Amino acid sequence: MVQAIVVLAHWGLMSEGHRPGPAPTEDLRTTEVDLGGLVSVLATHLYSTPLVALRELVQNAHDSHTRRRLEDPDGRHAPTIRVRGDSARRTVSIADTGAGLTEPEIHAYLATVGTGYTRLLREVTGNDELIGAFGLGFLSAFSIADEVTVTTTSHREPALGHRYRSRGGEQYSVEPVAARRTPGSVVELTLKTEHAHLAEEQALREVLGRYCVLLGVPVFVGDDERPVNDVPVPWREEPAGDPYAARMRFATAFGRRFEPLAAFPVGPAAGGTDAVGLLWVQDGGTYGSSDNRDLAVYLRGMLLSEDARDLLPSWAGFVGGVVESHRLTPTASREDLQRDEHYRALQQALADAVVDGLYETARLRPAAWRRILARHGQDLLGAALCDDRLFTLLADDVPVPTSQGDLTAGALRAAGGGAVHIALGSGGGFEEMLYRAMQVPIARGDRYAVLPFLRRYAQLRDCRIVELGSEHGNRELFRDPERPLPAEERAWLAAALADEGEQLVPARFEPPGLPLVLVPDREAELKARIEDDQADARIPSAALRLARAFTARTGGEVKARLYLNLAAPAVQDLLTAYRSGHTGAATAAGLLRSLKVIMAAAAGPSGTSPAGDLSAALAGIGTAVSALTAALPAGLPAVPDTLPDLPEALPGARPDASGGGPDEGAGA
Ligand SMILES: Nc1ncnc2c1ncn2[C@@H]1O[C@H](COP(=O)(O)OP(=O)(O)OP(=O)(O)O)[C@@H](O)[C@H]1O
Repeated sequence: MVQAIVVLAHWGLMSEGHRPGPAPTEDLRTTEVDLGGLVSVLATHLYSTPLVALRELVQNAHDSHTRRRLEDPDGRHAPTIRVRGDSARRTVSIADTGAGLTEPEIHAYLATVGTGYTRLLREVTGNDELIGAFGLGFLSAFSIADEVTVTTTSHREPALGHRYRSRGGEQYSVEPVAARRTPGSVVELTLKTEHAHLAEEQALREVLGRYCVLLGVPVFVGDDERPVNDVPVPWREEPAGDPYAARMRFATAFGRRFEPLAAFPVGPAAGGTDAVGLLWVQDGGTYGSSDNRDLAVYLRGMLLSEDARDLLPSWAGFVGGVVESHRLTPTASREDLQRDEHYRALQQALADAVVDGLYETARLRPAAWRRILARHGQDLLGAALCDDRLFTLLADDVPVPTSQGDLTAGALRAAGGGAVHIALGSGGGFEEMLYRAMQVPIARGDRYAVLPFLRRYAQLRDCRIVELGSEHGNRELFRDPERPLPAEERAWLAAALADEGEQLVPARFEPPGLPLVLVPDREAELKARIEDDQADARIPSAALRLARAFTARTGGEVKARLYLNLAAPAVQDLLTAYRSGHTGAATAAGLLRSLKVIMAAAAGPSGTSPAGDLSAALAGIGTAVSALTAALPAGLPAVPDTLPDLPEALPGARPDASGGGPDEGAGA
């Protein structure tokens, strides 16, 4: 401390705030500190990974260069940091050509927990390249090393050398040694056995390549001639050539898990923050709402947080990036950030930067935009709901999963005759069968964000929406018949077509080729499941009570509705045959009933809804065909006039309806 004050006073920079205050008059006692315990906690529990120790030591080397430049602005000083590993000796050394330390400085700063020269220097000079602040970082060396030595020569005493040595950090010694050839320090760690791998230079290259990528001083590993931090930083310097290519190069070099699909800038000075950097959309299929946000934050050039994903909007699971800021405040471990107003301003700035970047990509880079839409369609649907500008950008572009593959909402609407159709069920089921028959694509409303996205789209574009599976949606689809059927005809149809638990509903719907559809009652399905004795074991009792209170309102007798399409020629012909007392009417109705059972079976399992007996239905087709073809005596010519009242659609009702003579069909 004395030395710092001397030096700072010498510059005339000493501020009032640093003069010692008046002596206290009360009987104050000094808090005892268990230094051993404190050192152990700080050294081994403050940081989440032992790699942080390397970062702290490189950062000290960096600060010593800044200090030297500040103290000796005219001196010729070539700043370098060289990190070497020696696996045989199990050592790592970090050498700098910075300011070095005098012996009093070793005692006052290096060996004093909680005090560093760096913070004083920053406070006095206002220099914001200095990184150190807490006077703690050096201690982290003891989390990976059994012994630490620092051999140093101060640039202010270039003829003297000193060696600090400590095992564990609690006690240390300082001895005079020969002065280094040039001022600066070498910190050497004898690694603990469990951290021996850090002596491998390749491991050092990888770790330091990330930690130091933005550091202003070149950092070399081993005898390398190329520093690990020589990737051009696109937001700091005017790149040679295409600036977009420079962004993509940086993103490719930095992104660990995924290739970048497009890269866009943060800042400068966006939304009240000083943060600058680069964001990119990562390749790699994300599924549903998976979160691959990956943001590294640098403070004064040094990696502070590898995974600051909370700074990115929660909907941006596909975004990676790097930002740097001087205003963010690190926690003492310098691995996380204080959640202050600068943090919140940066959050907002990053959300804006992602949206701006997506706009820029859509406008300027159509190929990249198509890849982004294809890769991240699901995530983008959800993202669009969280941000109005994003919704406007994506409303017509983002693909929606449908029964006919991915389609934009616009294409879905056009194919649906102006309406957007959405199935609320979880795929399969009558909805899919119906839409296949209608040849209309249906959006998969059970997938992430699809339903709210399409509802919002329908509002924005003022179009009709049909939510199939909801009562309202079903009513839109199955309209009332133009004229109600007489009760007696209805009863006959119900008896001929419906199985137990099915309610016959005469209706009109698309397509006319589809005579009937069996629609399970989802509430009745739920009731059956909940009232099942087994439910007691599966569902928590409070939830079960609530659910049962709800399903008590449902009678449960009607398990499915059988919508009969009065607009279908087949149904019209059946009714005509019935009205005229044609003997084939019952057989034709039996055929339709078999068709219903087969279609319901093909539409997939539908819980408890009755769909009749499939084998009986299949057998019923055979019986009906035999009955209809046997109705004509063999050898009679096919003369339609002889059967004036027969409906055309009854298969086999007319001898020529199947394209062959009755003798061929009956085989008799
Ligand atoms: N390589 C070095 N060259 C010169 N001085 C050093 C070096 N390493 C450490 N020091 C001195 O030791 C002091 C304490 O270092 P330490 O890493 O514990 O804390 P800091 O860097 O000041 O703050 P922080 O805890 O935020 O890293 C520094 O402030 C600096 O004065």
